[in-house]
Amino acid sequence: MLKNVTDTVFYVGVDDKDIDLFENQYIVPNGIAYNSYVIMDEKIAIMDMVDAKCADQWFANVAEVLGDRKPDYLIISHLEPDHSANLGDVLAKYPDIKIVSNAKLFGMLPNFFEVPVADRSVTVAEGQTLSLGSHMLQFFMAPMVHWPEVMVTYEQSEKILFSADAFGKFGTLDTDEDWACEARRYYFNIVGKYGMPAQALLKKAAGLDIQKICALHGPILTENLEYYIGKYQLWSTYTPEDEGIFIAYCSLHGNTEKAAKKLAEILEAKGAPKVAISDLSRDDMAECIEDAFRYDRLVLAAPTYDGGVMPVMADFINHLKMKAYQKRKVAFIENGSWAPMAAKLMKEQMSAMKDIEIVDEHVTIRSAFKQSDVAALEALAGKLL
Ligand SMILES: Cc1cc2nc3c(=O)[nH]c(=O)nc-3n(C[C@H](O)[C@H](O)[C@H](O)COP(=O)(O)O)c2cc1C
Repeated sequence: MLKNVTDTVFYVGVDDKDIDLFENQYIVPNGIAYNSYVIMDEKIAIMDMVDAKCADQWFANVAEVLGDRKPDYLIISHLEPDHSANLGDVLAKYPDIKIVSNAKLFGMLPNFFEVPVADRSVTVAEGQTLSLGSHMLQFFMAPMVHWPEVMVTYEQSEKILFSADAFGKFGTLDTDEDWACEARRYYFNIVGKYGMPAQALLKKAAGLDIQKICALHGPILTENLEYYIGKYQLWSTYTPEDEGIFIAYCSLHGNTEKAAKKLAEILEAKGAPKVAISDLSRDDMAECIEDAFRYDRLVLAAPTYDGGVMPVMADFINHLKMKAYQKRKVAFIENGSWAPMAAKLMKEQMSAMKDIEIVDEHVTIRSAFKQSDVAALEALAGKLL
């Protein structure tokens, strides 16, 4: 899909519709776009590349934009293979092209590629500029958003921020879907751990007059940029986006599930602002992570399993820990047939996270879910509201 970002900046990325799992772990029902751009000027700059499987289409897109000209610079903002896998082929095809990036990236590069690049490298540092003619590129480091070598590029004349993976989203460019939903799932699962580095990048961006954001995944953002930046402000500070309760449950034989669903019913009847509920065994784990961060309250409901917590819940909690889950209120429902332990263990794990308010009184279901359990759920709902 070739299109203009402006009269002189061209999109040469590729939509990947065949992919089932991004990073071999995230389901992407609407695929993913690997974005890349060409800036045409007295000097020509290619902004990043695409995944190896889309190389042929990308080379064709680049060739179509270049016509009979040759590119001068390849700007690499991030070494991850979905953007940089074709480096060796680019260097072979364009023998005069120079790679432009930062020292950290050049330090990591030999671990990915055995091609010699020393005499073809231009190392740039924070704030440094590179003139293409009428376009002026300015480079800003964005370490740990979400790799250490990441940098973004601001094109001064057309006020475009090439934002690397920041502001990215799952889904191909021709997918008609809500930005926030798939951008939030992308952010919390991929960048989520690195809120402070994302904040540092937002501070740098605040000093720039940005009219377009060109990320490495997802649509080119051209309007209402304060909406997208506002979402990143919330997400990167771990501030809950919406008032509501997310109930994440798992269940071996269906009783914990019944309790979780009954709690949802009670909360709704009591006027909870929003109740979302997911089965950790069946629903998309990445979406469960997203919902845990989206709402300000979380309920974990799980059976005791071999003296521990049912593994899919242990996995979910581990994901939350890895992504620096914080600043939420958390309540618990456990089940057990002879020695219920799940609530104690879940509480221990969640209490170790930052600024977590634990609802001390948990609900214990002993085997079957019974009418006599409803009162305890009512009381738990009262604590959550
Ligand atoms: C493999 C396995 C291990 C279990 N380990 C424990 C345990 O250590 N302690 C306990 O009290 N119950 C244990 N249970 C029983 C379940 O926690 C109990 O049956 C519970 O009611 C299941 O809830 P559910 O209907 O939501 O699946 C275990 C069950 C299974 C299948």
